[in-house]
Amino acid sequence: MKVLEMKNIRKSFGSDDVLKDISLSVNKGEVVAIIGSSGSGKSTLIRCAVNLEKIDFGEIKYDDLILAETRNDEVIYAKAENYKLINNKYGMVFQNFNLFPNLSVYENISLALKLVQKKDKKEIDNIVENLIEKMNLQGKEKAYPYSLSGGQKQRVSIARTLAMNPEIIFFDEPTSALDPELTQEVLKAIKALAKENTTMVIVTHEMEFAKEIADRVIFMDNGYIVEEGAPEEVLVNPKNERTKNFLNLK
Ligand SMILES: Nc1ncnc2c1ncn2[C@@H]1O[C@H](COP(=O)(O)OP(=O)(O)OP(=O)(O)O)[C@@H](O)[C@H]1O
Repeated sequence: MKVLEMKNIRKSFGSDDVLKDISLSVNKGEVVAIIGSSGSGKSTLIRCAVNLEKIDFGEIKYDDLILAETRNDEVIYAKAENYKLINNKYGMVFQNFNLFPNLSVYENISLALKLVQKKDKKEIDNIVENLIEKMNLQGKEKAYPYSLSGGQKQRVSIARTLAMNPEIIFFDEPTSALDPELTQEVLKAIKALAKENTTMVIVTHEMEFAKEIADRVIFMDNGYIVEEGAPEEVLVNPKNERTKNFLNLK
């Protein structure tokens, strides 16, 4: 079953054509890694998927719900009442954590459960407690983001995303703001999610991680998907010259 389907996506910033006819679909339980050089459009692609950027052409669908489609060259976005349903389908984890600095770890994780999902305190406590354990953050409930390491901040950010129980989670270079040892603890947390068959799309520069975790690897270059396939195909025996160059496999 397809959770996400993006078809013929085009996106420009002024005269800069950043996405040039990209199609991507993700099945339930699948882990897709997106790799490619700086500026190839990876972040823009997932920012379009989660409606942080508007597309110029194409279609974006979650299950049967249409977020955006193109009719007569005009992109039409879902109406507000449908948008709420679609918005619940996905979560996003950012490079720079995007935590609320004035809220504790507990409050960061629980805020949307309280305000958006309007769950009662007991249920929220239960969910947060489970996520704290899952992300190995025991004892940090009352801590504020400034007092946490980068790796802990990113694990809080992942917990906050998991709290909403999305069907698919997008990660935009989740470890690129972290030192190597903190990178490993975050990658370990993401690997644990993959073991539980969490559907994920991960933009990453960590090739070993991509090899280990991904069911499918997508190589993007200059606004196109140039090569796509199993990790051992794309990352070990790529067919495309541009993929080989990127991976230094000449
Ligand atoms: N909001 C914006 N306004 C103008 N140009 C933008 C905007 N966002 C991205 N771009 C441009 O789009 C291109 C693709 O950027 P994007 O961040 O998607 O690449 P990327 O593959 O994720 O790169 P990196 O690995 O460096 O994060 C770049 O040339 C960038 O300057």
